[in-house]
Amino acid sequence: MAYEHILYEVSDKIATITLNRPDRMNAWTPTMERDVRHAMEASSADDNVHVIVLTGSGRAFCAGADMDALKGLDPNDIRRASNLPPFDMNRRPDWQTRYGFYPSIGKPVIAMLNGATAGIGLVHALYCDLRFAADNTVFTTAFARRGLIAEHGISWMLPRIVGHANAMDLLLSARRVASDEALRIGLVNRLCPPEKLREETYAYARDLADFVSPSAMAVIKRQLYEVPFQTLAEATIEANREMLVALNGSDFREGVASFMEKRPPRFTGK
Ligand SMILES: C/C=C/C(=O)SCCNC(=O)CCNC(=O)[C@H](O)C(C)(C)COP(=O)(O)OP(=O)(O)OC[C@H]1O[C@@H](n2cnc3c(N)ncnc32)[C@H](O)[C@@H]1OP(=O)(O)O
Repeated sequence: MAYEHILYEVSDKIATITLNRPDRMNAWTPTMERDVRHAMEASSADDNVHVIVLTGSGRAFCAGADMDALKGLDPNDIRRASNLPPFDMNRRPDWQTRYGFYPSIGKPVIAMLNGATAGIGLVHALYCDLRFAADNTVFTTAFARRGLIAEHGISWMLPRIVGHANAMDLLLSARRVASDEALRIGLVNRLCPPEKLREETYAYARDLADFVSPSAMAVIKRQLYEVPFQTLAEATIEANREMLVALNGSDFREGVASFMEKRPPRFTGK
């Protein structure tokens, strides 16, 4: 598919999706929504891709919804978009939503936050599994200052990442949060000087792509997103079930063999 508002490339087992409206701080548009969804689906289905990186071009990650698009927004568009067909029929209905498909991608998705991250841009960053940010990045939920509410699942994701009190603060005030605070409250995993962001993010992504079992990553990711719906007993029973599958898998045999033989693993994701 020809993308209009993103760039998409796959190299060395890493897919990179770049929001690409740098002259508009990558402000979010319906076309960008279509492109990101399609590229996420493509990288999810591509066996050559082990890790996905989502980033922005220019000085921002994403300044939230484009104000021009917001000005002309027809509430019926939202109603229609909310009835999108499910992304993955095998996942819980909780995830069959407009943006909530991220957790059902069986690969780590890393947000490489190269600058301002606001509104729907922050929502997408939160749906990623890890967030690496340039230390000059500013964050804002923005919604309340535009007269909007906690959109697109951010009321579910944000407290799980930064805790209830911090989520309440960030959503009610919609204030700008500097990167040092973002790191302190766990909004981001890692801060880097802007000129080191790419190098550090891709070093981490390459480590996952080359040395970690894809099947283990898929199951661990699923476990972590399912836990909020489970009791401890259910989580443990589920872990036992997954453990039996893993012990019978070739990635487990390869993981042990490569360690014993002091060589890099050759995982097949089975
Ligand atoms: C369905 C709804 C979903 C949503 O996402 S609602 C939330 C929508 N987004 C926002 O409310 C965020 C608004 N923007 C900001 O708060 C700030 O900006 C930032 C924190 C993102 C960045 O701050 P800084 O680096 O200081 O840049 P700057 O001087 O505020 O903006 C630079 C230029 O970018 C334009 N711009 C910023 N955000 C948007 C946007 N979302 N849509 C369209 N244009 C935007 C500005 O107006 C300005 O332009 P000019 O240089 O001509 O004055």
